[in-house]
Amino acid sequence: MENDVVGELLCVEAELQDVQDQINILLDHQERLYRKQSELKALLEECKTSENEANNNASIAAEDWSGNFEWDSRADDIRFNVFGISSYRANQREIVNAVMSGRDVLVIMAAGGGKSLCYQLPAVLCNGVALVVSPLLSLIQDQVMGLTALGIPAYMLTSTTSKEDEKFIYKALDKGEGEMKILYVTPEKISKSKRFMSKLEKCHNGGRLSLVAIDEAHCCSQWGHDFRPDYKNLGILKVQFPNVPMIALTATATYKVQTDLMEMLHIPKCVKFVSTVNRPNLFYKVLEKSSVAKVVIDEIADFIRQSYPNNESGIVYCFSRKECEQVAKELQERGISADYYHADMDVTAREKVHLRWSKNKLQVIIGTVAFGMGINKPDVRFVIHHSLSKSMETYYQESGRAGRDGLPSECLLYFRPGDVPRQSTMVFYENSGLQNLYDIVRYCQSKRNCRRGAFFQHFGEPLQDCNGMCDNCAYGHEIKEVDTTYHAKVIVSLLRDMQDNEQRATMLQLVDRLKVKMKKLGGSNNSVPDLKKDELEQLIIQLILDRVLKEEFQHTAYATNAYVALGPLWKLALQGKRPVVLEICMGWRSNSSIRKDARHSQASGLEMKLDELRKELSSTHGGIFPHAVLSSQQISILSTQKPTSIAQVEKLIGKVKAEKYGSRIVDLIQQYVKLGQPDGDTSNSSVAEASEQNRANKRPRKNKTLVLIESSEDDEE
Ligand SMILES: Nc1ncnc2c1ncn2[C@@H]1O[C@H](COP(=O)(O)OP(=O)(O)OP(=O)(O)O)[C@@H](O)[C@H]1O
Ligand SMILES: [Mg+2]
Repeated sequence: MENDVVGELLCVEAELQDVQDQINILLDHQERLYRKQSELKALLEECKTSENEANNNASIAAEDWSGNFEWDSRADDIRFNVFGISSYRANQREIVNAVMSGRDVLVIMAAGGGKSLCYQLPAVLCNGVALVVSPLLSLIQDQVMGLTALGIPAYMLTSTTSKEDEKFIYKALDKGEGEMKILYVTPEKISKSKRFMSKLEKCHNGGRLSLVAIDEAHCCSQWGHDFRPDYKNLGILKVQFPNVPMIALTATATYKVQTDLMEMLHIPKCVKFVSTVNRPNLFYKVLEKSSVAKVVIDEIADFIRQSYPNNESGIVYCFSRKECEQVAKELQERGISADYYHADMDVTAREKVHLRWSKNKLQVIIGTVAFGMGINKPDVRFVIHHSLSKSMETYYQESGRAGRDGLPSECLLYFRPGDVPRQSTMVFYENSGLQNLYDIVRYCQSKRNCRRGAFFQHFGEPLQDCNGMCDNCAYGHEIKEVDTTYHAKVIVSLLRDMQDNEQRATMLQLVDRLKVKMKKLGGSNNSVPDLKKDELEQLIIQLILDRVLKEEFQHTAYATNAYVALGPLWKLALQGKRPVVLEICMGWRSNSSIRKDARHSQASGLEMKLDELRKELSSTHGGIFPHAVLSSQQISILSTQKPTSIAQVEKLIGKVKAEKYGSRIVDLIQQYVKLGQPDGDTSNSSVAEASEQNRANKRPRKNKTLVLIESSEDDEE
């Protein structure tokens, strides 16, 4: 009797799980339809607006944000001479113009796209004070330090502000005394400090509040990944100051978040600028992860040593805190300057690691997902995922911390099927958690499709050319297709037998049993290819993605275990009605004629000298970050142009930086040129070439450059 009840209970539970799976699929579908519905509604709205505008020529002209405006020449002057930025990136100019025209603006721009300039430039151009709301103290500190170094009067009102500064800030708000162009606050100031709000009110009443910027605006939305309750109260700003232009900025692309935050910030008529999610300078690559932990670490250490020998910054993301510490220790043992960062450390220790890394005193941070939003470092050259992320969206964000300065950078992901259950036990209870995980697993398993294409598809954007900037497009894999229909059938029948006997198996256990069973069945049968352990794991994952199998979860007192069970389509596999083909990777394609590599040319001798100089200047100029003294791009321009006077430096990096650092830069370049030409050769480029040649000789491996190079067998990763 008891057995019957247990049996029936199991059946009901299995059925419930099936129903849950179907609900999840439907919820996903619903989400997609909602998104489409909102898009279509917005389109309709746009059609109506443009119809209205067609009857009103004046407003059409006003919406042309790339046209000419009265502030054009002043904007160009400040952009170049103060910010040291030689040309606008996509949408920046238009956004500045819309804000300057007094409109509310919503900016969706990928990480590193250059959102800060979109409110900082108008802030400097306008009279009065710009208020910027930003979620993290570290981000605020970075920005204020950077702006101060450029000579822009920027302040912050946070828990760390001294009494003296606070007094100055309140006076500036209250009476317009002292010079203050930009004021950064955390959202708590708006929602909790009545004193601050009343001073802001006075600033506004005196006509001195120029604009309000909400950075990382996705924090408003519960659908965003970093929801901050205090961001919900920011709607008050538009209510109190309806005529002050508001600019909300985020890198989060989902439509739901966009509409949500427009509503919450009360900016329904804002001008929206949506830039592509594409990060053309990032090279995406997935690597097979060995089941031997040390092998993976060796590979990572070799990669860093050989590809980034000049202390270029990187991040390694790990699954758990323990893993972070372990990986950091092992990389240190292999001579890499690395340290870990996770949520279990106290705040001071965490900040210390972050600061050492930001100042280029530490090369690699090994972090969990906790190492996230506060990262403002523009010159991160590589992001390595030691294990897969939980969704395409998280992977996009985490890998996107590479190359925010627009220079070539690499995103590597180490994948092995065995890591899937580790993630699935963490996400299965989240809405669409498993679906999201399986999307990134598909990305990892894919050996043919463009990695970039997967992002476009995920974010619902039309495809763009990858330009050879992912492993599949650049060199492709040598793939062997193996018919595994029979194996799939055996897996299903094995699981059915186990289920009948009330047994369960994790993926590892299933593989072990399968090996034994295949041996028994196969024996002398040559037509059934023998699969290795990791290939069987790969097949099981593929069957889970195809819904022939599914994962089931059980809590114990200590953990949640993932088991492999029969999925909704198991019968098809048992009947062998659908061929199951496994793609096995045999290595990179050796005959591909074109190969592109993400790495930019190794730094020349002069670039390295300029890098040392910016480090020195950063500490003598109030401890600002080296990248705030000179960006990597500026170093590269200076080292190719080799200016010989401050006036020439000014033409390359703008007035403010030239005045501050010009004489040191000129001295260094002159010294370098002199020392580099003992034989009296006056050609500057030959010095750099000679020095480059020297360095190349010392390098343990081939020199990788951002050019198309012919493929050869020994040029593999
Ligand atoms: N037009 C430009 N030309 C060259 N560099 C630029 C330009 N605009 C911005 N940058 C640089 O790009 C880097 C990233 O800019 P910024 O911090 O504004 O990015 P973001 O869009 O706010 O990214 P995130 O979403 O990660 O905060 C900075 O180092 C900035 O100086
Ligand atoms: Mg930003």
